Amino acid sequence: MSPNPAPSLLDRLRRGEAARDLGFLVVLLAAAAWIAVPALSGDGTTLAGTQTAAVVVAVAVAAAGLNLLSGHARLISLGQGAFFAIGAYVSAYLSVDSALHPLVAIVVALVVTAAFGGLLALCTMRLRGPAFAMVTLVVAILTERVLAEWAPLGRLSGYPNTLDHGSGLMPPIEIFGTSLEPPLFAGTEATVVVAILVVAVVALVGYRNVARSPWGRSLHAIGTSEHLAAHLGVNVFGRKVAVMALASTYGALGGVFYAQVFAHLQPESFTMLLSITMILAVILGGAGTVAGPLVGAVIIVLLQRTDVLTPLVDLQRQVSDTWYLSTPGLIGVLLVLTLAFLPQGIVGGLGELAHRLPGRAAPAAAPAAAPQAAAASATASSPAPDGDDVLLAVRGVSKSFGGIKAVQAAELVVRRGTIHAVIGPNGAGKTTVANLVTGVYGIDSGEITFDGRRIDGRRTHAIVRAGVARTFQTPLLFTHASATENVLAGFPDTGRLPLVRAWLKDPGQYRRTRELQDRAAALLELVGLGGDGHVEAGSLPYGKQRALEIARALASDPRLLILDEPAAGLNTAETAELGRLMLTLRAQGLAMVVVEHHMDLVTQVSDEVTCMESGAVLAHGTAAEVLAEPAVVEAYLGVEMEETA
Ligand SMILES: Nc1ncnc2c1ncn2[C@@H]1O[C@H](COP(=O)(O)OP(=O)(O)OP(=O)(O)O)[C@@H](O)[C@H]1O
Repeated sequence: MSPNPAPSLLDRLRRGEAARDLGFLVVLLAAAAWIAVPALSGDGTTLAGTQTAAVVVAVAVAAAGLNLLSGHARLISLGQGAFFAIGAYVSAYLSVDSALHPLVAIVVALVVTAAFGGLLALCTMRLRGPAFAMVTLVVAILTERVLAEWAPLGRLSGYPNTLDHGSGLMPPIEIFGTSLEPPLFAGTEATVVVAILVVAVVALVGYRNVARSPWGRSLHAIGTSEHLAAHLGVNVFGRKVAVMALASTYGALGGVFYAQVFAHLQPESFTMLLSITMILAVILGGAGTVAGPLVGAVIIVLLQRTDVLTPLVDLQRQVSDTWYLSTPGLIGVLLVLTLAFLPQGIVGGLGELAHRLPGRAAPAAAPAAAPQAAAASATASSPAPDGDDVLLAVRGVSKSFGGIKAVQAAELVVRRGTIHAVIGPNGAGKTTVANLVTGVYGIDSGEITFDGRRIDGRRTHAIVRAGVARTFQTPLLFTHASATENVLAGFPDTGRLPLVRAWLKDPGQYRRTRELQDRAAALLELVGLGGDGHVEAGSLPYGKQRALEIARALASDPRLLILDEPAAGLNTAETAELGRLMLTLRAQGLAMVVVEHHMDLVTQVSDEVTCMESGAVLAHGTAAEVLAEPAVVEAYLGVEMEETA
């Protein structure tokens, strides 16, 4: 397929992506201007407001990073405040007494925090569930203690420090002969706020770029199912480490802003409440949405730093004046209420509402390329080396789970451009063979080669990238995303787009998005979902969900497609449609392994059939040969007949 020509600006605006990007930038710039004007006035009465606005910006940036980690990838961190503190303290400590130029100190602080976050992830990412959250909680508590107890940090407290000859405030950043002054003194233009706003706008645009890119899609995939993410070609472990480092960097950047605004640091500002504030910002705004953490940060910081909650505190004091909840307590109540009544947060809830509004126009479908063209591209394979027609070879493979011999000396050879059915009674080991081929489990003995190369021992994402795609016995979809989004997740970009390119969103990304949308539309058309691109995957009928999984698998340009019971749950018409689709794909050169119980489908489509029983191969040949084997009738069809009798 020849690359699409670069879309014109008008074209991009029409497609909406550039317009939305521009809209986000304009909103950020307007908010930045709204904060910058009073900051530069030098008017003493606006100082408190400027400081609050700057804290909103600092918390919003840190919460944005946390959202990528905890909202998108669902790796719950209770320690973002610690990374905020590390960024603030390292940049301040290195620049105080002019040890380093403040800009260099800031860069070092960001790198150190990213490295710390990445290292922590390296050590903990094999932990699952609450274990990772507990580790981040411990980091937050330890950081809080170190800041409070370590005497040398006292020099950053803003007071002359006799213990460590500290001299109060951090020096302002000098750049191009200009001193970037903090919003601390009446009559001084708070120029550092402008610098913070510029960097924050860039950071938030980058955050949004990542969240909406295939890289962001990979985080959603990890948050949905690591098993699925790996089968989309995502190096799950590497990506978890990378997103942790990225989230830590955003946390540190928020801390750097905070240090520059107040020019001194006191441990009381960096307690566990800070981490909780950031989690609240994400949850209240809407975890996993792009704007959620920004909206949440505005609300939480305003609640904390202004007296809007004072009437509530007073009201509660009328009940008892010997105790009262105070602002943190009321914010905790707010969190509980949010979780109970608005679990998707403000932005998530509004999005849901907009989705349900009657008459909501379906997004304009991308012009579909000819389905055949897309399928041809999806199944394009490199020429067979040395005329060898064997694509996949499973030779003498065994696998046990404890005492269960799931697969015993199994043999399976799949030739290019053919359909190989694997049949057998329940528990015969069919799905385990599929899992061994895609590297979900390691084999105990034997070997598996794909296109002449050993793939046993390789990790799932590497096997997928080599050209193997699959569907699952129970469809694994992003149920809350549209059908188109589901197919988009199947393209190799999800696993391969470098973070830097996602962050920068160079013009090539616009071109690529357009190309992928066209190809996704064509693949949906191919599997019979042409009109369903905008429909939420979870609300599609079961048969269409299965078809959607096939479209997503085809998006990776596989040379071998493994279908695990694709006809399960389908009605007769849908099964017939599936058979036609498989024959179309085979005609275009795609090889398939189909694990199936549905004998009509097996007979209709398969070139070769392997029957398994108790983990071993019972028979192999054409469908007619295998189904005529007495042992097969006895082991498999006999059981079926008894069951259906
Ligand atoms: N992760 C696992 N841990 C322990 N046992 C397993 C695991 N995966 C599969 N098994 C066991 O291996 C055997 C083969 O299971 P497998 O799912 O491969 O069978 P199957 O032929 O696909 O069956 P079905 O048609 O019901 O899907 C079963 O006894 C199963 O319980």
